[in-house]
Amino acid sequence: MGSSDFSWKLADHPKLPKGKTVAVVVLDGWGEANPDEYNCIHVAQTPTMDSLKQGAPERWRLVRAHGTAVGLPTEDDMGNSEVGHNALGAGRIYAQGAKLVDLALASGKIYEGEGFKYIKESFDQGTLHLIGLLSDGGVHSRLDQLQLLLKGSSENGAKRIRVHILTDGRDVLDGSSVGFVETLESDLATLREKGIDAQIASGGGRMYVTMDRYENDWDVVKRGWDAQVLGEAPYKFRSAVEAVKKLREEPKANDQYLPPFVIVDESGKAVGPIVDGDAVVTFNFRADRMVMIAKALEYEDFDKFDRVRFPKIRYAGMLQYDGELKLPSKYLVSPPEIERTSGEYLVHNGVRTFACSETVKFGHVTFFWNGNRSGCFDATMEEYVEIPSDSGITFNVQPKMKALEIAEKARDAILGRKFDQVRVNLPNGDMVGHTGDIEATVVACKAADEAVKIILDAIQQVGGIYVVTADHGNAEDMVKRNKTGQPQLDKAGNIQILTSHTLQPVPIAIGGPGLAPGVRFRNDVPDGGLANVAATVMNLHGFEAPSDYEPTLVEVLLDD
Ligand SMILES: O=C(O)[C@H](O)COP(=O)(O)O
Ligand SMILES: [Mn+2]
Ligand SMILES: [Mn+2]
Repeated sequence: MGSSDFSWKLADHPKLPKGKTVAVVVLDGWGEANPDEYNCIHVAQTPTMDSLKQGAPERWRLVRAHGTAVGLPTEDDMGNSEVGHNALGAGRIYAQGAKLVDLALASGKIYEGEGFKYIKESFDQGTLHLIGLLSDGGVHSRLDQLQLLLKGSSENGAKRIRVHILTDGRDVLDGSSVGFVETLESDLATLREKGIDAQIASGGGRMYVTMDRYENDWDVVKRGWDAQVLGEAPYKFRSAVEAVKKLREEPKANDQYLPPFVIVDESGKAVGPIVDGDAVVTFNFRADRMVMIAKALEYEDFDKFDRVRFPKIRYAGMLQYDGELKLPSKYLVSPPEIERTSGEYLVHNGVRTFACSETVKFGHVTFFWNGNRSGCFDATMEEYVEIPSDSGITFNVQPKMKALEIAEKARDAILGRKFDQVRVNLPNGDMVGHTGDIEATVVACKAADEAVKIILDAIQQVGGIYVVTADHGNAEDMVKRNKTGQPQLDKAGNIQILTSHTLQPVPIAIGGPGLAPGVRFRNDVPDGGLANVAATVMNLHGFEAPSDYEPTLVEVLLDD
């Protein structure tokens, strides 16, 4: 599209009216799967979601939420919140971070870019530190990318490398951390044989160390800082394999929440604190859980915790994590250029928007929805409300989370009639699903369903429209399965609890008294995915979607 003929103005939809309040509800981690005892959505009482399904097929269907439908490299990639909400909000499918990093590594272009050239200037005198999530989950990072980056960095002049690992157990099976650390250790040993001084320097579980998001709990980032930068942690080990094995022996220990540790030499000295003159790369491609550490590493002015030392380093992210803040300023791979999102269009066309979730998912319906951009487009037209999440707990302890509070805020926004779109994310199925606690996840699903009812009741009262969907699966399948779909037992004959997301499709339902009578789902978009939702929502606001958006899921059968 030439810039001269570009306009934010959307064409009127030929058949659908404007001015209806549209509630857009995203159930986080709510997929569709066969009903069995490990499907917590099936086990839970979910009368509201069940009733929506009974409107099928005119007003309920499934959409794809994983793999290439959301810009991930392969169909084996499960969906996730970042790519899911990006697709929902942007209405188009972008090659996402995982894919862009793959391409940059495969072509070698990563080493020719500004970001790598910048950190490379430290290689002669300083150490290269790589900080990130160690797993093959493919949601925030991937082990094979780290392996390539290690190899490529050493071939491009890095002589001393320290890796600061964050164990996963959330996008991959709990307990898998040991194997990933062993693999990394063997890669580092190969580098050492080639004369590179390469070691793991520190570690900790991703949910307890470093990878907080949306400023829910800065202590998480501080624990990481202390270990990675200051070389201080409550646990000291001579090797990371030993560290992870030992720390996992604690009762209730799991990969997600391992305490911070540092690796020390024979004299007890940390092997890899970050000091002046070093280079640092955060190797996660996904944004949300890297923004806080990026601020700590980059901002001169910083008051979130006492950094004690603020070393003069050359820092680059794998990607730029926040396009609005331009954070970090240096990065190895350019992020997807997600522009002209539906939120921005709708604001330009007079649609007043209210968005709400609790802290742990707040950025999903704002930052991710708007193409990894923080802040409103137009504060006079939009209100974003964040309900503080509980912090310092795992969500199986409080599985209802803030679903009720989110629903009440949405209800008030709908009934107040000041907004045309009221958009929420209900986190329960996902956040509790990630704990692997089946009983608690059932409670979580029920709570999310009750929240949907409150919002739908409000829509009923104002004669509005609802769109209820999800960003990817999680709570609908809590067990690792074999190819035939049966639970896959481990060597001891036990089921293996699945804490991660899934490859399942997710439901989308439309309805409400404001929905024009002839509106129904088309049946000529059988492979529809999350990216088709934006055009659908624009239609329900009375607009045609831009021509380059993925097609709408709805058609209007009757003329009025
Ligand atoms: O960051 C997380 O919590 C998980 O890795 C992915 O969950 P999300 O994509 O639903 O946020
Ligand atoms: Mn999600
Ligand atoms: Mn999740």
